[in-house]
Amino acid sequence: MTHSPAANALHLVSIGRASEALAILRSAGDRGDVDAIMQLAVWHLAGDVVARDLVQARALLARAVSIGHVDAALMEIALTANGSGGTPDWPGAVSLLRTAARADPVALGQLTLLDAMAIDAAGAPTALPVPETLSETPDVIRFPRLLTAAECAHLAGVAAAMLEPARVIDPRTGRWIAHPIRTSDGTAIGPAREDLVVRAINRRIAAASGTDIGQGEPLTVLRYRPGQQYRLHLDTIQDAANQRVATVLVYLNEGYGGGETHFPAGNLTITPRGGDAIVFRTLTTDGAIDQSSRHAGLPVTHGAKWLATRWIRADPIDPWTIS
Ligand SMILES: O=C(O)CCC(=O)C(=O)O
Ligand SMILES: [Fe+2]
Repeated sequence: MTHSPAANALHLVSIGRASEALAILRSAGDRGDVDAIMQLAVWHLAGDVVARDLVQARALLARAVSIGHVDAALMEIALTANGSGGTPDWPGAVSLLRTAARADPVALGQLTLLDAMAIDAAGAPTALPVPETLSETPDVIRFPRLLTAAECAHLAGVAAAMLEPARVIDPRTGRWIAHPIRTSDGTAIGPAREDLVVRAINRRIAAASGTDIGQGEPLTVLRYRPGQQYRLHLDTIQDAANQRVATVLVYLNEGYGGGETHFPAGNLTITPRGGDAIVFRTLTTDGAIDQSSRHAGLPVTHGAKWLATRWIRADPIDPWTIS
């Protein structure tokens, strides 16, 4: 065998020989092969090949970190902060980040952004911009410059490598087809990639919307290029047991044409400005779907529009079972 155990294992999985792959990784891991340990950790996180086991994943990651795996260290920091496979520990995560930042420029970049934030010892914001009401029906408010330009760039950077065209499964054929409503590229920043900057931003979004961070779906980043749009829609999910009650949109850049967010019922058209956030409620005060919250992201005419969206549920969700 000329390839590494991790590469061999991935190949075996791709041809349907998962149990052999697992055996190879386990024995390589026992010999201290750090890439094998990391791959096993990722499978335990994703519930890929093995059943999802966050506690086991954390133990594997800790082993990879002790051998000096930089990506394992970054992932461990994210999971420490958001409490995956343990209890959320913000101070512990920050101290791990400070250690990592001594040797790793990626960690140092995150620490620099974090140190510039107005947050308390638990990572919660100590101040928010004063919001302005844009509309009563629908209920839309705006926080001017909720994020700095550097924070916006960080979100776009985290998402950039993971962007995929919006698709849905065609109920008639079972095949993936272009999404009929949304034509942008996008990705969700899941819990394994929720670095401390993203975590602190998610907390700020929670504070701005008066919700708990645990109610938010993984932050989604969308990129619209010319002609791309998000056609008129409601953010609520038909018959959901744990309904989406609010949405926060953060415009990550400016300087493109078009791309306004439009609420026809309120005759409201919002011109995106980098760092601005809008918060709107998707249910009426009696808990029904608020039809006036129907909205669209109008087509971009030139340049690229970057947006972060956080859909917020009525109750806390498990970020590992929602994608
Ligand atoms: O692109 C926009 O302005 C709207 C995005 C949107 O509706 C959403 O993310 O749910
Ligand atoms: Fe929407």
